[in-house]
Amino acid sequence: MVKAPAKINLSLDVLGKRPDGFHEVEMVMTTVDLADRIELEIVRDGSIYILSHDRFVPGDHRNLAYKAADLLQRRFKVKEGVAITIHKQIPVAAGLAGGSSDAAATLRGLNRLWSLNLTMDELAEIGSEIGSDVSFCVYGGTALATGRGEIIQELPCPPKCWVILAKPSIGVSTADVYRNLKTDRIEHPNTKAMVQAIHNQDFKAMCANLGNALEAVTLNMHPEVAHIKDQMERFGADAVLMSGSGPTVFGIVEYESKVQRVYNGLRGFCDQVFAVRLLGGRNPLA
Ligand SMILES: C[C@@](CO)(OP(=O)(O)O)[C@H](O)COP(=O)(O)OP(=O)(O)OC[C@H]1O[C@@H](n2ccc(N)nc2=O)[C@H](O)[C@@H]1O
Ligand SMILES: Nc1ncnc2c1ncn2[C@@H]1O[C@H](COP(=O)(O)OP(=O)(O)O)[C@@H](O)[C@H]1O
Repeated sequence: MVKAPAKINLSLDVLGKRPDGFHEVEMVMTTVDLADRIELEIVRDGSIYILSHDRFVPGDHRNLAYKAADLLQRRFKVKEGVAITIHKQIPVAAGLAGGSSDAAATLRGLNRLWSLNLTMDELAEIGSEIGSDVSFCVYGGTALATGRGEIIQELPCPPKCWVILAKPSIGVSTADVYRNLKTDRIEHPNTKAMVQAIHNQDFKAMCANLGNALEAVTLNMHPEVAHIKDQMERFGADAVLMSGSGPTVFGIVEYESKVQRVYNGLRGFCDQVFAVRLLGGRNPLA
C-alpha cells in the first residue's frame, strides 16, 4: 500500500506564458494528511488495470496512475503488469493534485514492486512527463516549484498549523483557468517573502503572504468560491486562499481550539470539508 497525499499551494505566481503553451510558475507547495491509498498487485501477463469505486476516477489509460505504470513499463521493458486499486479520499478536479499524487505514488510503488532501483530524482524526472505537478508529488513535503512546476527545491516544514479544506461541488479544469488568465493583469504574490516566512517559522508572515495568481480567474468563473472564502474568514480562519486552479479553498488555523468552529461553519455550505494537518517531511521511497 502506498499513500498519495494531497497538496496545497501556499503561494502560486505566474510569471508569463511560454512558447510551449505552458506557463512559467513559482509555487510554494506543501502536502497535507488527506491521502488516497494505492494498492499495487503484479499481473503476470503484462496488463495494466485500474480499479476504483469513485465514479469520477477514469478506469482506463486516461488515469494518471495508468500513465505512470505504462511509462515505466515501456521505458524499462518490464514484462510484468500491475493491477492498481485507488482508494480515493482526495476530491477529484479540486486543485489538490489527487491524480498527480496517485501517479507519483504509483511511480514510487512500482519502483519497488518491479525492482527498478530508480532514485527519487529519476522518478521525479519521469513524473514530469505525466503532468506538471507529478514531480513535486514524488517527493512530497514542502518545496518551491518553478519552471512549469517540475523544478523542485526542497524547503523546511512550514510552521505547525491546521488546515481546513472546503470543496464546493463544482469541478474546475486547470487548462480552462490558465487559458482565461490575463498574464498582464496578475496581482503577483511575494514568493520570496513566503519562502522566508517558512525558513523563519513565522506563522504570521506565512499568513500575510498567502497568494495565488489563478484565484481571481476561478473566482470570476465561479462566484461560490468567493462565498466560501468569506465564510472561512467569518468563522475565524487566520488566513484563507484557493488552492491551485481551485475550486478548493483552504483556511489556515494556528490553534486547535479554533478548528472545530471553522470546520462546523463550513459544513453548512460544502459537502466536502476536511480538517487536516500539514505533513512534516518528504514521502518515503516506497
Ligand atoms: C494549477 C496547479 C498548481 O499546482 O495545480 P492544480 O490546480 O491542477 O492542482 C498546476 O500548475 C497544474 O498542474 P497539473 O494539473 O499537473 O497540470 P498539467 O496536467 O501539466 O497541465 C494541464 C493544463 O494546464 C495548463 N498549464 C499547466 C501548468 C503550467 N505551468 N502551465 C499551464 O499552462 C496547460 O494548459 C495544460 O494543458
Ligand atoms: N487517479 C486520478 N484521480 C483523479 N483524477 C484523475 C486521475 N487520473 C486522471 N484524472 C483526471 O484528472 C483530472 C484532474 O484531477 P485531479 O488531479 O484530481 O485535480 P487537480 O488537477 O485539480 O488537482 C480529472 O478531471 C480526472 O478526470
